[in-house]
Amino acid sequence: MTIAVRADDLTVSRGDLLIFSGLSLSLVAGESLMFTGPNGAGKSTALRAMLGLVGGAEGKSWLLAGDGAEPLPLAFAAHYLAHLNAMKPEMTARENLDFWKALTGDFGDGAGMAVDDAADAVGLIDVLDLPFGFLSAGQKRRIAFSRLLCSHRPVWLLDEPTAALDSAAKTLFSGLLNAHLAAGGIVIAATHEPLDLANAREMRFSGPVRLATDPFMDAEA
Ligand SMILES: Nc1ncnc2c1ncn2[C@@H]1O[C@H](COP(=O)(O)OP(=O)(O)OP(=O)(O)O)[C@@H](O)[C@H]1O
Repeated sequence: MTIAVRADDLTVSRGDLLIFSGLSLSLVAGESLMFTGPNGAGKSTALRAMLGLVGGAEGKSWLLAGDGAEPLPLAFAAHYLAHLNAMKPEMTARENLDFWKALTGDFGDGAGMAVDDAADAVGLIDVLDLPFGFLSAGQKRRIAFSRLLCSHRPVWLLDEPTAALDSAAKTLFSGLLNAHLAAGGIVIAATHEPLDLANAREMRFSGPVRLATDPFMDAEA
C-alpha cells in the first residue's frame, strides 16, 4: 500500500505567542523529515499538532493510504514516541510492550514483530522480565523504541528519539529507522542530533513570535 503524509497551513498560538504558522509538508513512502531548531522553537508542538493533540491548532494534517483513498487522521496510522517513554515503571518491560501491542494493533495488512523479537532488535531481550523502572535511562529509551516494532504503523513521529542513548545504540537506531524507511515507512523526527537517515529533509523552526496584544502600546512604540 502506498502512503503519504500531508499537512496544510498548521498554525499554533499559545496565549500571546505565535509558536509557528503556515506549516505545510508532504512526504511519501520512504521519506523522512527532521524538525530542527533551538530549545522552545516549536518542534514538539508541531509533532503534537499533526496528531491532533494541540487544542486550538489551526490547519490540518492527514494520511493517504492507497491510491484514491479517503484522507485519514494521522493518528490512525502513526506511532508517536514523545520525550517521555510512556511505560509503567512497576510493570515489566514485557508487560508494557504487550499492553502497547494490544492497544495500537496493526495498520492495514502490516504485521508487527513479536515482543521478544522487538526487544531482541534493540539488544535487550535479557531485561524483558524486569520492572521497567529498574532499567537504566538508555535501556528505557531502547525498550520504548521497541514499542514501534511491536505493531505495524507506517508513520513514525519521534521526539528526540536518541536522547540518553550511547553511540552504539544510536547506530542501532539509525539502522532500524532506515529499515523502516526502506520498507515504505515515513519518519518525522524532532531532533537536536543528526539521525543519519536516508532521504532526509530538514524543516528548521526559528521560535515563537510575540503577538501584539495592546494596540495602544504598539502605536506609541
Ligand atoms: N501550554 C503552553 N502555554 C504557553 N506556552 C507553551 C505551552 N506549551 C508550550 N509552550 C511554549 O511553546 C514553545 C514551543 O515548545 P516546544 O516544546 O514545541 O519546543 P521544542 O522546539 O520542542 O523545544 P526543545 O528543543 O526544548 O524540546 C516554547 O516556547 C514553550 O514554552
